[in-house]
Amino acid sequence: MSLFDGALMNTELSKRTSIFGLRLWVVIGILIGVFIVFTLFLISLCLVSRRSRRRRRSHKLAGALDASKEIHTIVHLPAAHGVLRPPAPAKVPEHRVVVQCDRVSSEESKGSGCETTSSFGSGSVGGLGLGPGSGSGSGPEVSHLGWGRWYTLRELEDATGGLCPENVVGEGGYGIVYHGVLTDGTKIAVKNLLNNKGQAEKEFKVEVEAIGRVRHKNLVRLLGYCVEGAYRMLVYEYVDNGNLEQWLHGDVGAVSPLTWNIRMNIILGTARGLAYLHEGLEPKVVHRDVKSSNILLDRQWNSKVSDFGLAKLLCSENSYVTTRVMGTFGYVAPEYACTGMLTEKSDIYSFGILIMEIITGRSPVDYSRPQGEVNLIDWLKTMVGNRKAEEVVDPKLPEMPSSKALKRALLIALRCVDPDATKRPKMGHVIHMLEADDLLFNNEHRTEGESSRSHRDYQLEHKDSKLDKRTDGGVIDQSEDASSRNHHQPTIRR
Ligand SMILES: Nc1ncnc2c1ncn2[C@@H]1O[C@H](COP(=O)(O)OP(=O)(O)OP(=O)(O)O)[C@@H](O)[C@H]1O
Repeated sequence: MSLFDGALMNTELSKRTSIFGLRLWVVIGILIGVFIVFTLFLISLCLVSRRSRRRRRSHKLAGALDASKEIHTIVHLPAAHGVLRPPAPAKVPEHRVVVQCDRVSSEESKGSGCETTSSFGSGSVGGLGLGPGSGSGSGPEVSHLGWGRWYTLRELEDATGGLCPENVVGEGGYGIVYHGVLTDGTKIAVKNLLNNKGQAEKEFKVEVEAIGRVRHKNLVRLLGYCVEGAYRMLVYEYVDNGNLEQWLHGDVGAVSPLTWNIRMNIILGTARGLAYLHEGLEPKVVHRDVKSSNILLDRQWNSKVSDFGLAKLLCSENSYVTTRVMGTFGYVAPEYACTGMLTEKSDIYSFGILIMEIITGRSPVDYSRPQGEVNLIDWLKTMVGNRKAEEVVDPKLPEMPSSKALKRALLIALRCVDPDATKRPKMGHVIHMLEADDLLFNNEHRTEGESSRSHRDYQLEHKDSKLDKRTDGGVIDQSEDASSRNHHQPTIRR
């Protein structure tokens, strides 16, 4: 380019344009700048979409967990005896409570240290006969935990039809539960944990440690687990008649199949399972999430407490301050919710709420009810205080219980939810009181032909309830059986 051309270009570039009177070179500069920014934007857009595509692919490989979000509870049960099937779960909103607590306790380390001192120790799961080395297939073969069975992913996929949606039994806070059948015909429930959340993996370890060694007829038995790649699964015995929440709040028609007798048996079985956790193990186990959906039922209506995902081993005699309060809204004991202070008395509180739920057929918190009835415990205390105890009974109950049996059950429930945790009875004591009630009920049942009595007859007959109001809103039964006062710690039955 000649000197002349250069000077010409300079003059041309310096000319003002019609765009805000900017010089031509400024406009060209701006255009180049915009072009560069636009190109960079396109490149970053490409990178982001490629990464998300890759992530989606890895999610699929990790167990079709995305799809699981859309799967709500589906009850898939083999037809047994061609009779009752557990109803689909009611649409009662339930909220897991996870509250951060300021207090980080030095006892936490004490608690975890205890876990190794369990008297159930490092032996294999009794009766299973499956210790280290029992795994099969190409996966890891030895359970480092020294108990139970390490299942391969292949085995569990074969058992559950490749974790297919048709085999989904339900979905909880930590994962999806599938029904499966092992090659030897054993029915299992496989809980596929949502391991993409750090929380679930942690719960998995806690659960494996805590339940693996525990066996009781009223506790759902953990048969083993699977840790392979991204998978974390727990394998349980399959309990084939749904959960209590479904039977209490699901669509069962006008009359519930849960008679008073069955309900009391469910309460007693649950109490026995919890008593074993609290008083039959060293270190003791606090369940931390006692609620109706965690009470599974078999075809004979025997109850089995499930979901020890929140369980934590405790040192005997020690309370425990956790950094997180976990449980389900409506069931959590006030002291635990407020301070994170965890003892077995928190389970007793939740158990008291559960008894109320079983008697009334109402959820612990139900916003669809009129004001004053939303909170089950408050409503029940008011009703009992107003001598209307008989009106709290589940209207779907096929027959009314005797006045004494009802009052006894209510009394136990109210004692369990005493605001003062130290005043709540131990689970062994609860069993003692319930067993006395059991006798009472059976005797009355024989003599009075109770099942034929209607709600109305009952109400007329028992207007003068002897339940008296206590200052804290609880009640005391003046006709309390002396046997429950002279309480001896019962032997825990296994
Ligand atoms: N061993 C089992 N046998 C049969 N069904 C089971 C078994 N374990 C769990 N279920 C069912 O699977 C569903 C999900 O259970 P899960 O324990 O994961 O959650 P949840 O108790 O409903 O809720 P959360 O996670 O808040 O405790 C429930 O309907 C429960 O009845």
